Amino acid sequence: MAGQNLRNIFGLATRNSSSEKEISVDNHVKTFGWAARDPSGVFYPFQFTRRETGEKDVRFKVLYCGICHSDLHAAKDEFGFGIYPLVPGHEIVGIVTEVGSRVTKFKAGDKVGVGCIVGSCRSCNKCSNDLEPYCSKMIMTYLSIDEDGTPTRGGYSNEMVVNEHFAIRWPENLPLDGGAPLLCAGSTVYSPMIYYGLSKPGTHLGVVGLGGLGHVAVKFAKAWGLKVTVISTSPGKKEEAINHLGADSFLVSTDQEQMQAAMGTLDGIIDTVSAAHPVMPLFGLLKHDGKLIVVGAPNKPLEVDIPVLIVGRKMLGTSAVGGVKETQEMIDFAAKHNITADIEVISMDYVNKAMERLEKGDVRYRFVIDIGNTLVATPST
Ligand SMILES: NC(=O)c1ccc[n+]([C@@H]2O[C@H](COP(=O)([O-])OP(=O)(O)OC[C@H]3O[C@@H](n4cnc5c(N)ncnc54)[C@H](O)[C@@H]3O)[C@@H](O)[C@H]2O)c1
Ligand SMILES: [Zn+2]
Ligand SMILES: [Zn+2]
Repeated sequence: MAGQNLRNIFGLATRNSSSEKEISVDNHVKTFGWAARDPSGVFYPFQFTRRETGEKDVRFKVLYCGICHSDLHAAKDEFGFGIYPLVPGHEIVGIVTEVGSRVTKFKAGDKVGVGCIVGSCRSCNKCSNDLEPYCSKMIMTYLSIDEDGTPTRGGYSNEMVVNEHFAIRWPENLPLDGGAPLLCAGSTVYSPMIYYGLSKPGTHLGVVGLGGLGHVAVKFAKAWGLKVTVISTSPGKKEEAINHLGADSFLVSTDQEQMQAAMGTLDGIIDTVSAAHPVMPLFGLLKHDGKLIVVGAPNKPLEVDIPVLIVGRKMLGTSAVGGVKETQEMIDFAAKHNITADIEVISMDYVNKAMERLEKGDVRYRFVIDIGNTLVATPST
């Protein structure tokens, strides 16, 4: 049901969900990558085309691409979009190879990043306020239909072409591989912490789910000087959360005694869990007026007992990734504070194994595909 709703919101309801036909456009440039062909989510080499470099476009060679859990949800069609063949990837960094005649932000040779969105109307109220992800005409890096009528394809591919507005300038001192995951994971936790006032000194923040998003949430929170409690189902992550990531305390969410003792202690929680899970115990951890911000995207509804929230005037909030301006600010902030994701760099042909491991939570904390060195041109299979 969640999938069908999303499909309608993004205006994809009428699209043929299983079309394997490629829209062939003569002047398009041959590209290669890896695609999932159906909801089994298995990836294969795949050839397709991208548009020529338009006058406001930046073309770049992809060097690294992070694997977000949304890539896995999408490959298995858990969002219900049904666009195949699907080339995911929205944590993309590379080197500019060509710019259009009216491009001002980039030149060939520059480092560049692209996150979750590659287009929006640029004129509505949301776009005018740098909130492109909330524009009703927003075009996602994959799972959308581009302005030229072709499906968008993400960073599991050798090159990208994108309007310069949606490209992020890459700070010289920020590593490309460890920095790539910030383009989605980083932005998705940074944006709500700012918007919901959870980045202010003195805040006691809970972070639920110590995966790709969760571990960078801890890093940003510590850079802002917050007190951070990690809440996880895996007791084995305690040592790393505290000694490596710098969290102040750790709660095992299935341990009733620990949860009881921590009732009413948190100002806010960023919940990054990828599957449906009980949220009422999390509301119990909040102080009066506390905020539970859910950024994970489970494909099943969560159960919320509203009267319990009312008596504590507690808030349930959500958030998408930040807009382009805020994503640039986040990347610059990360570079200044030496914040990168903890990554396991993999080769392109490891993607199926990586997805299996991601599904089981077996990654500390983000897979990043070394596209530049390991993606070789192979015929589609
Ligand atoms: N709001 C947005 O715009 C946005 C952007 C990016 C990702 N997301 C979503 O955020 C979620 C997390 O993404 P990620 O890349 O960090 O994933 P991840 O797999 O790296 O981390 C998810 C964490 O949730 C934990 N988890 C999974 N199932 C659980 C359960 N039933 N109970 C408790 N914990 C559980 C895992 O152990 C892991 O630590 C995904 O659903 C993803 O689609 C949303
Ligand atoms: Zn993502
Ligand atoms: Zn708009």
